[in-house]
Amino acid sequence: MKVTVFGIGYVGLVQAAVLASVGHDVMCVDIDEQKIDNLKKGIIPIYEPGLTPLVEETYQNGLLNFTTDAAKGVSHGTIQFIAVGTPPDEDGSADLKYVLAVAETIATYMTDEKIVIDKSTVPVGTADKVAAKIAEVLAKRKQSIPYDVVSNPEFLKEGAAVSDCMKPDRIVVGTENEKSRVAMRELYAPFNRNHDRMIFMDVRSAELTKYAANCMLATKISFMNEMSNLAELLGADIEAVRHGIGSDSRIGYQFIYPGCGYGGSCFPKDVQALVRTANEINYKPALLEAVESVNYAQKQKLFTHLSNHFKGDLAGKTIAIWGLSFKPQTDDMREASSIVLMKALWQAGAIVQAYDPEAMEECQRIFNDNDNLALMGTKESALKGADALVVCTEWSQFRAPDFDLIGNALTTKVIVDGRNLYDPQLLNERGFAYYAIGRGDSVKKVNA
Ligand SMILES: NC(=O)c1ccc[n+]([C@@H]2O[C@H](COP(=O)([O-])OP(=O)(O)OC[C@H]3O[C@@H](n4cnc5c(N)ncnc54)[C@H](O)[C@@H]3O)[C@@H](O)[C@H]2O)c1
Ligand SMILES: O=c1ccn([C@@H]2O[C@H](COP(=O)(O)OP(=O)(O)O[C@H]3O[C@H](CO)[C@@H](O)[C@H](O)[C@H]3O)[C@@H](O)[C@H]2O)c(=O)[nH]1
Repeated sequence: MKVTVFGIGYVGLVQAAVLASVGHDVMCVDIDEQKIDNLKKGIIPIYEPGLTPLVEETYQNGLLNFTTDAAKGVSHGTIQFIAVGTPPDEDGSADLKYVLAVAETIATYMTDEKIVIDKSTVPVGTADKVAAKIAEVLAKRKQSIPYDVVSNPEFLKEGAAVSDCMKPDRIVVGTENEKSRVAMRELYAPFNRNHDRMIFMDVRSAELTKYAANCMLATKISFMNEMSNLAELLGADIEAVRHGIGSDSRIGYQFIYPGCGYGGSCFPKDVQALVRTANEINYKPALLEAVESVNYAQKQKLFTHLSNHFKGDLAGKTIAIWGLSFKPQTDDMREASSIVLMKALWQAGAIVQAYDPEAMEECQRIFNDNDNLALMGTKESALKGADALVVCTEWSQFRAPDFDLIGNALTTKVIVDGRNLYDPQLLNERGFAYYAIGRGDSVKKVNA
């Protein structure tokens, strides 16, 4: 099928390459000329496992193409995906200006029937707004061309985006139009062979399904973070508790890892956006507000551990940080806990020596002129002369480090672990002050 994708970010590029890989003829449109030029040269703008060979292969065989020419993009596909960003507005609600700009573009150039698919995460009612925008522009053009707006939210995780798209748990489609339904079945047929993953529903329910999924996952995380705070105060170990509750199949092991707060481009903004949606209809979403505030507090924890250890005096101290991205297997630092920590450390007069396997360039881009940040080439060099090590992201290369080397490189043997990677007993035996998340036992021993 002929498909156009507007917005070549994490979602658009992965979706486009995956659709091209099964034989669809895909045109990618972005307003970022540099990005499009680079993609044509084979330079992939993001780190995502498996994406580079997929883009190379599909671009070379002609099924994946890139352009900044919106008119060309609109004329290409019967199916027009909108996969642009929906960042938080000043009040936290989803800003729809990019989505509506694409709707306007499609309506401006369309000359034949289109199925417009909203893949961006958008509040309930957005499909109606997109349809209204297209109608408005077509009316100005004095054209009557049929179109339908479908909601088809994306559930991929960064770091596993290609495999999530290739083997989705489900493909949610919101439409009440039979023609669109048939087209969506045909589009996704290659991903739907061994069992039916397609879940059809009305448009508004599909739009809400996306927020409900992210808010449910964020709730699980904040719940565990709240339990971890209780565990710390009660002298219990949240890791034992995690195993204890995860073994109940009604609860399950996924998304119950306590840590230094959830980040990324989705959970923080989507929880916030649903809170705003609720406020607009005079509903107080007490649970979602609590999910947000627990997460805000959790992101301060790493700094609090450091500050308590150094008795509030962090001025002139050097802190090594392992992991800058909001999760492993990505270079994305949007809403990363590392940013909250670094800003607090700088405010307290400390210096940061940081290392991340993939997010160094991104960190450089965000904090390019900060004299109190040294980006180091290896995890070992980040330790040299530092007063403490903080682990912010659980990259696998941080899971089993050489603790003798760490102990020798640091001026004081202090580890703050935002991901509970290490054995508190072992680190205490080796003379480290070890602070983790919700591990009352290790905190008690250190303080004894
Ligand atoms: N990142 C994720 O893991 C993820 C997963 C599921 C859903 N989502 C949702 O998908 C949407 C896109 O997220 P993302 O992370 O891919 O965003 P992104 O910021 O990585 O990419 C958005 C792209 O859209 C382009 N763009 C903006 N206006 C445009 C226009 N008028 N025409 C063409 N291109 C335009 C930008 O230049 C940019 O390249 C958001 O609504 C997000 O919430 C994201
Ligand atoms: O048990 C857990 C699991 C995750 N996290 C944190 O939660 C954040 C988000 O992680 P994850 O969900 O793996 O990454 P995202 O790429 O943000 O993916 C989420 O957001 C996407 C955008 O909407 C959705 O498509 C995905 O389904 C949804 O998982 C990260 O900071 C993780 O460290 C935890 O703290 N504990």
